Amino acid sequence: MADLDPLAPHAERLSKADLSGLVGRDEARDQALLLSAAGLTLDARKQRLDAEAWQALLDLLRQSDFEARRQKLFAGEVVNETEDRPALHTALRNPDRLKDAGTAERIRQARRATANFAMRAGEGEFLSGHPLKRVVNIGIGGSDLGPRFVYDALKAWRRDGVEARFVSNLDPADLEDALEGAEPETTLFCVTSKSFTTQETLMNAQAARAWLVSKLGETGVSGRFAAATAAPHKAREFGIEPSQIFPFEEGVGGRYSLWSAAGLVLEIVFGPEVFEAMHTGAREMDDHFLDAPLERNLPVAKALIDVWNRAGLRKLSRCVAAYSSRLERLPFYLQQLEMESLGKSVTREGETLGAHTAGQLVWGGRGSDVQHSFFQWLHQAPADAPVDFIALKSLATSRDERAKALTANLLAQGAALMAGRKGEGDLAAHKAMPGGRVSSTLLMDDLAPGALGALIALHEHKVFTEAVLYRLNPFDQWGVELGKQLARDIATGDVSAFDPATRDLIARLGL
Ligand SMILES: O=P(O)(O)OC[C@H]1O[C@H](O)[C@H](O)[C@@H](O)[C@@H]1O
Repeated sequence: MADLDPLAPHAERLSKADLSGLVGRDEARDQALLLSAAGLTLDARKQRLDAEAWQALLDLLRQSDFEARRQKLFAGEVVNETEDRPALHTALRNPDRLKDAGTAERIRQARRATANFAMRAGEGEFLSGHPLKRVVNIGIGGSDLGPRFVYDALKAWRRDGVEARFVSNLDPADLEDALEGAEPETTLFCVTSKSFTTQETLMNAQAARAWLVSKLGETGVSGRFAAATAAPHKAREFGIEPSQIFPFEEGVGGRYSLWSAAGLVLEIVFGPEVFEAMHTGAREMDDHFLDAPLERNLPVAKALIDVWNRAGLRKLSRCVAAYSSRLERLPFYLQQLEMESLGKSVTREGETLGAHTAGQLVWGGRGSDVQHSFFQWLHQAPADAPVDFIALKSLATSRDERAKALTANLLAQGAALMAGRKGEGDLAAHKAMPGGRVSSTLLMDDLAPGALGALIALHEHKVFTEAVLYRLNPFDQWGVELGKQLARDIATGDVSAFDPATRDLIARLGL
């Protein structure tokens, strides 16, 4: 796309440059690529960037409508044009910036209501005298990935004796697994669905209800179901008691919803204080994103780097390697956040985007495990991908030798990707490593609610900033609709319009 053309000469120059030679040569360049905010530090010195290219990226952002759109985002004005909606996730962390006082007040009330319910539910109040032992969240997409990621990450912060399980898939084994060892008396189901029309969620919620009825009878259902939704009337139609239905705003996007009632499972399992501490960390990142100068702004820097690698250096994908057992689900969470937001082909005005001017394919896993699987590809395959390493300072400074060794592995990988090993002298060709492969390292102080909140907000704002540069709408997801319609057609036997290969499979599978 024409707007990003100024990157081309820099990409041409730097794609041939020696990456190792870019590091440690220009103090100002190195300092510009090392930024901190809200307990997070981004070290992007191993990126294929020099001071001129960095300046070109900043100039592009300054010349865009970034500042005006960021203002609109925080004020709750329409930024999701195709759905004529605001995007209210930052307002869930701080409603005071909203222009519309009514929405701000509804958000405050909703927060009070979930906190109150979570506190009482955690004490077993709705289970006819039984203690709460398990909360089963039934939801999919944004109603699953965010809460599930946070639950795993903050496991150490659970209330005593309470655990969460997550059901998203229509394979009956998913609910079966979530109910393994569950006592019906001490189990609470949270049905999380913004639309309350999602097939997977409604079918699983019916199956969960049937399980409860089979164990405790109809009366046992009362109190053991709660809902988080932007369509409360549909939750009522489903049979959930109005006092246990927690609404959130239509303007909260599914993949941005964990801060709303959609995070109910977290608020119950961890307690409202932990949920609030996550909000506080995210709010710190929000304030930084709003107030820090662009050249010292962490989400902005991360966005510029990812745009540079995609649009400048044409790296289709990005690998996220989190060196923390409990951050294993980070890549899954980011896949939805980034790929549903930035996987678009047209601008907000409907113009076709260039082939290299939309979001990256995000993939990854947990370090050091991934070193023993796909890192071979990263080191020696002819194509490559930038890597985001995530490191916990608390592991590096731990007294546990294993934790130190884990972090040493992370640093070794970044260094090896950059330096490589030349196939000269006695070194056999298959042992040579090309090097010149870029990575960033994101340092988190520790795996605590505040730092995790900041990590999520960082990525939300990074995606927003990229979307501004690509001029696309990051808040809609029209691409997921056609498949849903076609699945309904198959279910209702309306298959005449399908291609012959699909019709044959439908027949073979007896659908
Ligand atoms: O929360 P729900 O309305 O049930 O939606 C669940 C998910 O399904 C949709 O198809 C979207 O692709 C996701 O963005 C959304 O999070």
